This record gives sequence, C-alpha cells and structure tokens, in this order.
Amino acid sequence: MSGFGPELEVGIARLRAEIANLHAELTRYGLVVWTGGNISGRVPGADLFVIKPSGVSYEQLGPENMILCDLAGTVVQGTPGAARLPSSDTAAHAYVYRNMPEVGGVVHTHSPYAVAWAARGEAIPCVTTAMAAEFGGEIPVGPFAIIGDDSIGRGIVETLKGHRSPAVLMQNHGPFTIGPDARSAVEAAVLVEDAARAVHLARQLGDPLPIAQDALDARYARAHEDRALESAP
Ligand SMILES: O=C(CO)[C@@H](O)[C@H](O)COP(=O)(O)O
Repeated sequence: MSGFGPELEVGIARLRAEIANLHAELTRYGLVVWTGGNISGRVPGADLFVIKPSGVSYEQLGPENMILCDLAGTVVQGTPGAARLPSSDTAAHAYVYRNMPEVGGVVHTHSPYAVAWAARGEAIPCVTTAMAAEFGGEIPVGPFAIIGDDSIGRGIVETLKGHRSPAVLMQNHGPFTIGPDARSAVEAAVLVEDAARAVHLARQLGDPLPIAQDALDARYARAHEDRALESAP
C-alpha cells in the first residue's frame, strides 16, 4: 500500500483506469506502433501523475500496470506496476507537470503524417476551420531534444507556454500534446494527425489558401466557448 488517504486512493484508482483505457484510442486511430507513444494524467489534488509502463504492448495495458510517479518523475514504490520502468518519456511528462500547473494530461504519439512534418522541422499552417478551432493557429515545431531526461519537456514548455496550440511537433521526433485532462490531450493528438494529413494532401494539389486572421480568431473563440459550455456542471 502507498499510504495515501482513502479519497486520494480513489482518485488514483480512477485515473489508472482512465489512462489505461485512453491508450486504446491511440491504436484505434493508428497513432502508434509497437510500444511507442504514451499517455499520462495528473492526479487531481496531488503532486503525482500516472503513466504507461515502458516496453509493454498496448493489448496488455490495464489499470494494474499503469505507473504512479511523483512530479520529479520518480516511481512511487510499493504501488501497483512499480516493479516496471515507466515509459521512456516520463521525465518529459514530469517537467511539463512541474512547469505548467494548468496541464492535467500529456500525450505523445508517432502518428505518421505528424512525424513527417516533424522530421522536416516545418510547422503545420492553419488552413482549415478544424485547425482554427482546435489549435488557434499553426501547430509549432519544438527543438530537437534527446530522449530520457527533461530535454523534451523543456522543449515542450518553451514552445507551448503562452501559445494557443495544445500540440507541438518535436523536431525529428513527433507530436506531444497537452490538455486540462488526459482525454483533451488525446483529442489534440488525434486532431494533429488529421491536420497533418489534410494539409499534406492539400499541398499535393497546390497552395492551401490562408484563413483571414479575424475569421481564425473568431472560430477559435467560438470553439472555446462551446467547450466551456460542454464541460459545465
Ligand atoms: O518516442 C519515444 C521515446 O521518446 C516513445 O514513444 C517511446 O517509444 C515509448 O515507448 P515505451 O518506453 O513506452 O515502451
């Protein structure tokens, strides 16, 4: 037992189930292969988060093998799943939670069209109303960063802090998305791939038309108002 109070234990158990289930969305939308990619979620009211284990196939993910970490990215010993290593991007997720208190979920995928843009180091321009609604502008590129320490996290935070987009294409790597909760970050990961594919296809046909800034701003504002109403109690 971890020795948390009963309320926190309930919150952790709920989050374990939610994070394990959300991983099925990554395979459903074809955003990952093998054991690549990861989802984490912040434990409400605690300096803790839950993340997938490293090297475990998606079919085997369940609440019992999700890994509980503190905000330094250290596994909380004595909790379910703690015998395994957490996903290789755990330090990056931890850095984001430490430096962006508003973030409740982080997702990384290797979705192929988004990775192709990341490999070229090119931001995806905002040329569809769907992109305007979700990203409020272009999807930016973050710096090249090594895997394993908090370099990726630094790149995510320095690119997304103060930016409308909940998604960054880490150069030569792939998309990382953030959200107020893990489900929102998964939604952004699905929509990044959709945007990367659509804009790539548009480019094959010619030059995509830009959206006027005032129309883009209006679409973004309206989408956010709608989202606030959807999440109202
Ligand atoms: O791209 C990377 C490494 O940054 C990740 O997507 C890893 O591939 C995740 O794999 P696991 O460590 O979770 O098995």
